[in-house]
Amino acid sequence: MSQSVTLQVPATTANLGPGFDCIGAALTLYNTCQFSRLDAGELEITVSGVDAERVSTDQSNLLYQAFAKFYEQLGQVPPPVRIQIELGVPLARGLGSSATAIVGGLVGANWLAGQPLSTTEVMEIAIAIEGHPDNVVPALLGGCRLAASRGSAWEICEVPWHSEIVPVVAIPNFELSTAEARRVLPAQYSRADAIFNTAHFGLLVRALETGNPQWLQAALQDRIHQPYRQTLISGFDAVREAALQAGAYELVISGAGPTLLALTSPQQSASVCQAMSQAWQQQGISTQAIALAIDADGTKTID
Ligand SMILES: Nc1ncnc2c1ncn2[C@@H]1O[C@H](COP(=O)(O)OP(=O)(O)O)[C@@H](O)[C@H]1O
Ligand SMILES: N[C@@H](CCOP(=O)(O)O)C(=O)O
Repeated sequence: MSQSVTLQVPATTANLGPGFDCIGAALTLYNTCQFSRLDAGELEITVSGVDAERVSTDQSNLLYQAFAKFYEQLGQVPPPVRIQIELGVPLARGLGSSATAIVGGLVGANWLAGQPLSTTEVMEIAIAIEGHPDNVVPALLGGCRLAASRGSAWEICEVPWHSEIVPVVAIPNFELSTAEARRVLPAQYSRADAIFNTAHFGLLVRALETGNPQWLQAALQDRIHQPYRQTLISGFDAVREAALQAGAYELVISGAGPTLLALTSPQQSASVCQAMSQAWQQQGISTQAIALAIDADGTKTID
């Protein structure tokens, strides 16, 4: 059993256009959380970094709720603990902040408890808490991951991501909660839309693996979530147009938004960053645009 552990948990970009609720990639942008057993008391939480003032420091904290859920699954009471959270992933922007909290809480609890659960068991609890696998799975395992249910279990496969494809994220200064962005989605879809997404998702997996620019341009289209969410993201059309003009293959909504994700080449990534940021600034929306890479490690311990 460990007395203390520090974890690094990556941000994620889920959906990648046509892969709603089933594919996501871990990004090189991180939260860290340190767990230390206390001799007495119950819970101490400190939060620093980006958006820190917006995160609760009592039992309602999502990371602590996942921590407590872990012990509930074991039929145990959670130990007194100090949790120090350092946030690099902004909240409610479509970069998987909730996934970092859920995965961080569960993995931290597993360490303090002496690792009674396997990574697969931790993953299954994380998916159950989040309600969909596409951000918690890459946050836990790293890489670009596809999750498909098999009965009550999950098949997880790593989707190779070609080294010449650069993910550029433009993060605006407004929030959009995942719950709100899910409320606008219809309950049913037409056969034509289902076929459209099936074809484009299949193409996307091959496009990511090969880096084929023409396939990437075509594959990143979606009819399941983006048409309904675009209206919630002021400036979507202008930022997409600017990214394409600057050489992006295509632009999609990162997770539930409002962050926009452009996929581009290493040569174009700086100009795509600048173009996306400028387009939003021109609409009066201050934006941080960053060219990132795919995190290969997922959640890991650090010193
Ligand atoms: N490190 C954290 N600790 C506790 N709660 C967090 C943390 N990160 C995110 N959250 C919670 O998750 C919410 C955002 O989740 P969500 O709307 O799904 O957006 P996102 O796209 O960032 O995952 C925050 O408002 C906060 O309640
Ligand atoms: N498939 C989900 C993904 C949500 O990801 P997040 O990063 O916004 O939490 C959705 O699109 O609702």
